[in-house]
Amino acid sequence: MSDAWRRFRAAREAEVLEIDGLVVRYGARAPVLRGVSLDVGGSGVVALLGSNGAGKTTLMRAVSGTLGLYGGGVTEGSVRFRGERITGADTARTVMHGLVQVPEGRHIFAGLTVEENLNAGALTVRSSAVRERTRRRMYELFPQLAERRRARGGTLSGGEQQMLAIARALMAQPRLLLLDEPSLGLAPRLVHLVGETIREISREGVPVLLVEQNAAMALSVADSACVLDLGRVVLSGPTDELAQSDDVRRLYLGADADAGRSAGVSAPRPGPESGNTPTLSRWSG
Ligand SMILES: Nc1ncnc2c1ncn2[C@@H]1O[C@H](COP(=O)(O)OP(=O)(O)OP(=O)(O)O)[C@@H](O)[C@H]1O
Repeated sequence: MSDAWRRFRAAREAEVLEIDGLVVRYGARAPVLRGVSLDVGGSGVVALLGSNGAGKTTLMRAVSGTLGLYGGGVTEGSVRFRGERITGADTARTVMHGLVQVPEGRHIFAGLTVEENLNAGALTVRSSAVRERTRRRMYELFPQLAERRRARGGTLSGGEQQMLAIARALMAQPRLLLLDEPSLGLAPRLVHLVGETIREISREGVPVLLVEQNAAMALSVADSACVLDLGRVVLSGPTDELAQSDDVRRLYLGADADAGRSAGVSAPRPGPESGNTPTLSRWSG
């Protein structure tokens, strides 16, 4: 095996999610995704940016196996997760493989307590010791949830519900976490808190694919980013480079940059090559 081939193989194996030439349609309409290719590595945060209707949520649905629920389907291209083709697989299968989504709008179980919500997230985890350890870790990471562990989900504030949705997803021991618009509808202080939490999750070894309208927040927490426009990838690269791009500044950071500053969101941080390599997951055994 040549060195170049070995390097190529090592790079491929490092990708946890590989999306290649994806075309998605809803019914007989024109495609909403038109040949999207995107890779997510085994660590760090990848942000998916784009204006309303660009196709971000559709891409998340295609990855998490929920597209069919919305009348959509993949007509070309492929999605591979940890080397296995999962194009068109249903959600149960993708979750079993460790691909867990927090959809837009939180969707916690309003009638269940915080603790019951967390337990529901761990249904695929066989070991009770791992479940218990992960739950303890969630209460450390989200102290407000610990305080309210016996409260019903529906009585939590919007920010607490978002934290609960993220914590519940982490209970499943994800190998990749998909976050769709986690800052939507939250006050600037909470947007900042969600951003910090995403960084912490990634530091603990869980790679994250983050869809965000709030580009300032997304660029402040992500290592790399990809911009979708009308169903195509128009820009991609390390966040510190993208944040300098005139197009990104003009199109996505104009209003958001101010929102980000008022939320206390810091400037984009350098990529993982500058140090700070995430450690192995502390959620799992
Ligand atoms: N279930 C559906 N049936 C038909 N068309 C849909 C459906 N869901 C989304 N679309 C269309 O697909 C396009 C992409 O929508 P999508 O929600 O993926 O974009 P988005 O980038 O996530 O936008 P937003 O930030 O507004 O949620 C839009 O034109 C939208 O109207």
